[in-house]
Amino acid sequence: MHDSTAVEVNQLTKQFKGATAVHPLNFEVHAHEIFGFLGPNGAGKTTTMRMLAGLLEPSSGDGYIHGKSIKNHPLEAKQQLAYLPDKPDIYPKLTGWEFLQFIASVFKLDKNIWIEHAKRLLHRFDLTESAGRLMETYSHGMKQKIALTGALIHQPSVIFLDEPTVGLDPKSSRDLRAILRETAADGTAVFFSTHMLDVADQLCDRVGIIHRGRLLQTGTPEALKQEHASHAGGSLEDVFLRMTEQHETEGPEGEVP
Ligand SMILES: Nc1ncnc2c1ncn2[C@@H]1O[C@H](COP(=O)(O)OP(=O)(O)OP(=O)(O)O)[C@@H](O)[C@H]1O
Repeated sequence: MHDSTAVEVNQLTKQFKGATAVHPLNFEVHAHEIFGFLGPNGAGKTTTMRMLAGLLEPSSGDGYIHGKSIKNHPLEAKQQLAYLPDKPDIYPKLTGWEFLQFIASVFKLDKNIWIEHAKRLLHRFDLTESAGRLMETYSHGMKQKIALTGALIHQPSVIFLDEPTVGLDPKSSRDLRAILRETAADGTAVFFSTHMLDVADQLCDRVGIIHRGRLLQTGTPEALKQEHASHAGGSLEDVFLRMTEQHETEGPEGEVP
């Protein structure tokens, strides 16, 4: 028996002006699980996550957040999730702390709980001293970290993160990975996309490899490595390259004019 299903993806598709960016997708992510969405540029990772976060309307199919349809019950679905885009939009004229206060008021958080939680996260991310500064003065990595802090203080049951480690220095990246581990241990389903296969290998309970909008395979990093051991080398990167290159030779989706 596995943990409860946090995200269910059912025949989810997306077309942009007749071109299919995401072909019918089906998979699940469970509570307590870190799921890595791996794929080359343009594979459909962001499009899929934006649909599941309720930010982009699917062309067909549906996604469920703890059983709530993103199409039919978008408010209930969104209340349970957080989405961290690759370039988070933050408010330049707010300080980091004002931003967190704003999130706390939107989600009506109990100040006896969120303030302590926020302070702990700020400390973990070395943001305590800069929390009083306007966010327009923050570096890219600091913006990523304050946006993640904002996402975590309302304790979502599902968190989607688009390329969360890009732009982080090694310490921040390590802290982020530790925090994602703890977040999953507390019961949250963590769903993130990455190109960084070593990060995925270390961190993910399961990965899904997506290429040209099709999910090629899902499984634990260990199982994928074992399954492909006779063809690929020993790393997840070898498996990823082999799978996406193999699919590449099956021909392009459209003709180059
Ligand atoms: N608004 C849009 N209009 C038209 N095509 C789009 C739009 N958004 C995405 N696409 C196309 O959909 C496909 C998937 O894009 P997506 O951004 O989901 O890929 P990705 O896997 O997140 O890539 P990357 O790793 O480069 O961020 C690409 O071919 C992209 O050009």
